[in-house]
Formats: sequence, C-alpha cells, structure tokens
Amino acid sequence: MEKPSNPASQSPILITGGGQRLGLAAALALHSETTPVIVTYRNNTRHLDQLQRLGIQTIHADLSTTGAVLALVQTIKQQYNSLRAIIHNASEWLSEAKEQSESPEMIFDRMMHIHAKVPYLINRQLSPLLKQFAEYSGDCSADIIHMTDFIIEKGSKKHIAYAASKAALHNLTLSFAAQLAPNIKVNSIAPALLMFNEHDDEAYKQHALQKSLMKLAPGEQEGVKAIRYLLDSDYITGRSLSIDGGRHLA
Ligand SMILES: NC(=O)C1=CN([C@@H]2O[C@H](COP(=O)(O)OP(=O)(O)OC[C@H]3O[C@@H](n4cnc5c(N)ncnc54)[C@H](OP(=O)(O)O)[C@@H]3O)[C@@H](O)[C@H]2O)C=CC1
Ligand SMILES: Nc1nc2c(c(=O)[nH]1)N=C([C@H](O)[C@@H](O)CO)CN2
Repeated sequence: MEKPSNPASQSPILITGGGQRLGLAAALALHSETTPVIVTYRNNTRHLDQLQRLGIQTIHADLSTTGAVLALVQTIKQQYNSLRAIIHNASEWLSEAKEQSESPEMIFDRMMHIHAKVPYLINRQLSPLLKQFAEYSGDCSADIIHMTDFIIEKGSKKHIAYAASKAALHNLTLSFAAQLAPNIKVNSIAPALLMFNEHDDEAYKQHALQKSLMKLAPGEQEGVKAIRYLLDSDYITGRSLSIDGGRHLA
C-alpha cells in the first residue's frame, strides 16, 4: 500500500482489539474520510466484513508475543508516515478465582504482557508517527489512550494480576505523557462495568449493577463518548478519565 500524499488529513487512528464490543464501536464511530481507522483483531469476528466494507483497515494481530507486536509496528510504519491516535483497547479479563484458571505464572505474564508490555512497545515504536501528525497539522496534538479499569484504585480479589497490569498501564500514561508532551497527549480511561459478557447469569448481573451509584451497565457508547472527549481536548494529558457511575461512593 502506498503511503498517503496528504498526511495530516489522512493520519489514521489505530485501535487494538477492535473486532468486537468497545473497540468495534469506537472504530465505527470514529472512522471518517479525513481520519480513517485501522483495527487490529485476534480472532475473526462476524463484524470484520462490516468494518472492511466501510473502508476500515483490519490487520490480523495476535499480540501475545513480542514478535507479533513488532511485526504489527513494522506493518504500520511501512504503510503510514503519521498517526492521529493510538487507542490501546486489547485486553483479557483473566481471573485467578476460576476453577479451571491457568497457572498464576501464566495469568500474571499474560496480563502484564497485553496490558503493559504491548502498549509500552507500541508507544515507543509508533510515537514518531504521532509526532509527525502534530507537526503536519500545526496546532493539534496527537493522542494515546490507554483503556484501564476502575479497579486500579482498589485492586481486586478475583482479578489480581489483571488489576496490577491495568495499574501498570496507568503508570505508563504518566511517564509517556511527560515524555511525549506537547505533541502527544497521553491519557487513561478507567471504566467500571460497561457491559456484561454473554455467559454472565442474572445473579451476577444484579450483583455487579449494585456496585455503582448509577446501577447501570451503560454499554460501549459510554466508552466511545470518553474517547471522543479526550480526542477533542487540547489540554488534558497525563490524566485518568473515570467512567464508573460513581462506584467509588457506592
Ligand atoms: N467491558 C467492561 O465492562 C469493561 C472494560 N474495560 C476495558 O475496556 C476495554 C474494552 O473492553 P471490552 O470491549 O469489554 O474488551 P474485550 O474483553 O471485548 O476485549 C477486547 C479485545 O481484545 C482482544 N485481545 C485480547 N487479548 C489479545 C491479544 N493477546 N492479542 C490481540 N488482541 C487481543 C480481544 O480479541 P478476541 O476477540 O480475539 O478475543 C478482544 O476483541 C478493555 O481494555 C477492558 O479491559 C474496563 C472495565 C470494564
Ligand atoms: N477485557 C475486559 N476487561 C474487563 C471486562 C471484559 O469483559 N473484558 N469486564 C469487566 C467487568 O465488566 C467488570 O468491570 C464488572 O463486572 C472488567 N474488565
């Protein structure tokens, strides 16, 4: 693929893990002629056709190895001079409490890898492309957004490594924000419950809903609104945007 000749107007937003749920909704909401979206996906989902029909570039990338992360970075660098934003959305919610859960070593490594090492490597490798966007566009900064979680503030008995790895991701927000300013803003979005998973039963749902003041599962559009808010801002960097229904007060 040839690199675009008018880079400022064609600097894409890269979303990791965009084949379903929040990543998918963000890709559909943000993709436009002037700011195209690139989505990475691990497993094929029924939504990939829809993304491709809309002109959204889909790149297969199972990011569970360092080699695969570096291969993704190479693919992006070969095709683009600049990027408008990177949204680190790819995630797994592994629990130590499940009966047939993997070994603690495996859980810890997988959580730290996908939530901390992958964003760290991608940010280091691709920040020059984000900086390039800021330079082309004159007065706009580029963005890095880390999807974290409400529980980085209090930990989690059932998702210990997940919580630690999301806390590490928020710490990356602080370091990269300082390192990459003023060309690139770097922020976290920290949701509590956004949406349930298919296998969640009614008892779990009721229990989870009671944890916030708003008693809602607001859905992926609440995440999309937070992403838009940060992309639109000129002044927010090194911060965490909480979307948690007041869970800290419940
Ligand atoms: N949903 C919620 O209520 C909450 C979500 N969040 C955070 O918000 C973000 C979006 O949430 P949600 O949409 O539920 O996320 P999902 O659990 O649906 O995961 C998003 C994507 O990450 C991909 N992924 C996971 N591991 C890898 C890997 N090793 N390599 C490549 N891709 C991978 C998955 O791919 P595949 O389709 O192949 O599995 C999946 O499509 C996440 O970061 C999540 O932690 C935080 C708090 C609450
Ligand atoms: N990658 C994911 N992370 C999280 C999920 C999820 O489905 N995928 N779900 C949650 C829960 O909704 C939780 O916030 C409330 O039960 C957390 N993280």
